[in-house]
Amino acid sequence: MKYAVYVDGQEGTTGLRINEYLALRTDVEVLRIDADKRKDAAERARLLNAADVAFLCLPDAASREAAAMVTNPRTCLIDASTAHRTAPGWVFGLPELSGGQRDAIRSVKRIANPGCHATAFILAVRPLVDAGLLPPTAHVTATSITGYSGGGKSMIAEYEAGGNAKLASPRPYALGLAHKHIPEMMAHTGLTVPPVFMPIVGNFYKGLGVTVPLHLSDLRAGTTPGQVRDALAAHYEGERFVRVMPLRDPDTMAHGFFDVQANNDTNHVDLFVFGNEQQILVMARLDNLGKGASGAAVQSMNVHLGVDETTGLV
Ligand SMILES: NC(=O)C1=CN([C@@H]2O[C@H](COP(=O)(O)OP(=O)(O)OC[C@H]3O[C@@H](n4cnc5c(N)ncnc54)[C@H](OP(=O)(O)O)[C@@H]3O)[C@@H](O)[C@H]2O)C=CC1
Ligand SMILES: CC(=O)N[C@@H](CCC(=O)OP(=O)(O)O)C(=O)O
Repeated sequence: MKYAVYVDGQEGTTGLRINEYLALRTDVEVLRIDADKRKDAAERARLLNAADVAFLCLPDAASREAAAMVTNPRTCLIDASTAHRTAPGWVFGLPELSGGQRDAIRSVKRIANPGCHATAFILAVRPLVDAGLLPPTAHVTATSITGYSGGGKSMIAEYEAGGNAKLASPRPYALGLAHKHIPEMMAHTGLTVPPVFMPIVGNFYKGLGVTVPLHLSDLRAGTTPGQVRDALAAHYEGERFVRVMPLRDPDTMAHGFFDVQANNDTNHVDLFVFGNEQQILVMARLDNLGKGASGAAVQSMNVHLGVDETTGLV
């Protein structure tokens, strides 16, 4: 028996990448919508309700509409948009979040796929809160450097059209200090104060690195960089897709520069701690279309269906 899978938004950046993953599999049958019916509500509703798993790779408003179309209790929705990441009844699709997360993903039919920046931030910060090293009331800041595919089809077209010198250099954005990932960053780390978050988009297709700088004086008294690194390692022990690098990773230090593209075309996240006696940088890198979106969505599908979590993923 094959699982019927439908990708609503199959021509978008996230949807296309999910379809690439699904094309490698023999255990799923992909239900495809005719090109001229991609936005036909009745046809979308038919396919959504025929699917065992439906990925929503749509703008937020269209995702909400799609969720409302589903009446089949067997259809599991995995929503890549921001629409449901802190919504009641939806489970956050980050299996590595905490001990009970896989069971929650398995037992629910509504899964919200995390945002790309948020995935890196949450994986870096949550274990420090859980271990009691970082108080939930801490005033945290974070920056993220991301490739332009994170902005979807329109941003990709803007960068790839060429001829705009302003796109050559990195561009900080979300300067209104209200990036759409902040609610999920708080909800899934336990931080009670909104982090100051500034993403920066660069002139490269994909790859993302979040940096959380911390003064050791903001952590539990006496905390060392090594203890922070060990808390991450303990939290992710046995995880297939999260790797905690050695303290002050010698390879990165030898180069002197951090490579945000090193996990491209994988579903992996690397976590790093750099530091001295006063300060640390906690860093996370991933492929924004891998563990930051499409890979994560496929991983959640695997967990939900009870198949090997790594099926179809590298
Ligand atoms: N790109 C990334 O790295 C990430 C994206 N996401 C999220 O995933 C979702 C999809 O993003 P992304 O793939 O980048 O976006 P894109 O803009 O690349 O693709 C969105 C797709 O949805 C289609 N669409 C829009 N409205 C409807 C509708 N009413 N019915 C059916 N299809 C519709 C669009 O059609 P058309 O082709 O005609 O425009 C387009 O193909 C967004 O919510 C985004 O925030 C999440 C994590 C990372
Ligand atoms: C470069 C760029 O614009 N990136 C997007 C994030 C993409 C992502 O994770 O997305 P969603 O929350 O939309 O699912 C942004 O910062 O808004």
